[in-house]
Amino acid sequence: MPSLTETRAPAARLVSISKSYPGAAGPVLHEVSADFAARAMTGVMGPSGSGKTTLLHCAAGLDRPTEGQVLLGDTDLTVCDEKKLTEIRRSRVGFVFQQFNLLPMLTAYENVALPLRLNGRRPKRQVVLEALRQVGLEGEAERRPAQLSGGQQQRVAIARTLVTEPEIVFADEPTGSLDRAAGRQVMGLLRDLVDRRGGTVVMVTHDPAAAACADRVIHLVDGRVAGTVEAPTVERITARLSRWES
Ligand SMILES: Nc1ncnc2c1ncn2[C@@H]1O[C@H](COP(=O)(O)OP(=O)(O)OP(=O)(O)O)[C@@H](O)[C@H]1O
Repeated sequence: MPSLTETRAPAARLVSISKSYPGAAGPVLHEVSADFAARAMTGVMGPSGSGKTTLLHCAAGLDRPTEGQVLLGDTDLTVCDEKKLTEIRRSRVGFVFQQFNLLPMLTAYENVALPLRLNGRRPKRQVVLEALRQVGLEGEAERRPAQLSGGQQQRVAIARTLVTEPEIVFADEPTGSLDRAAGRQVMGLLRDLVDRRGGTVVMVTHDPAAAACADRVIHLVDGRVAGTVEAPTVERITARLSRWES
C-alpha cells in the first residue's frame, strides 16, 4: 500500500539536482531527486558535510543548483530571475533557522510583523498577536530577543513564519540550539503547523528525536540520497543511521 506521503501531490520537488561550488573538488550534491509531500513533514538527515543545508537552500530558492530542476508547486525556481526568487521567498516560503535570525533591535511583535511589512502589507495588530498567541507568547510581545530564552526566540521565529501563511516551511536544525524541553516544544509547533493548518515542512536535523516527528526522513550520504524512512521512530532512525553511515 502506498504511504501517506506518497499519495499526496508534492508541495516541492527536486529533479536530479547537482550542486558544485566554485573552487571545490567535486559536487556537493549528485543528481538528487526528492519529493516533499504537501501537508506533511519531511526530515533530512545525514552526516556533517553530506549536503543537507545545500539541499535545503536549493529547495528554498536561497541558492541555485548547478544542474537539475527545483519545483515549488508548478513554479520552476531554476528559471526564475533574482527578483522573482525574492518575491517567491517572501510570499510563498517560510524559514526557521538554528540561530533564530530575529532582529535584535525589534520587539517580538515587530519581528513577527516584519515579513508582512516587507510584503508591502500593513500588519493588523490582531493578526500579529494571534501568531504570537499560537506559539504561546502573546504576553511577551514587547520583549526584545535578548530578553527571551532560546526556546522563546525560536517560537517567535515560528510565529514570524506562520504570519505569512507560506506554502512550505524550510527549517534548518530548528532544535539545534535548544535544550531538550524547548526542542520538544518547537517540534510540537512545527507538527501543529502540518496537522492543524495543513502546512508543509522540510526540516534538516541531526537529532533523531526531532526527525521522529516527521512523516518521512530522507537520508543523505556524500551528496546522494542513501535511503528514506517512512513513519520514522527514534529506534528505526538510529538503526538506519548506523547502517547508512557505516
Ligand atoms: N558556499 C560554499 N562554498 C564552498 N563549499 C561549500 C559552501 N557551502 C558548503 N560547502 C561545502 O559543501 C559541503 C556540504 O555542506 P553542507 O553545509 O550542505 O553540509 P551539511 O550536511 O548541512 O553539514 P552540517 O551537518 O555540518 O551542517 C561541505 O563540504 C561544505 O564545506
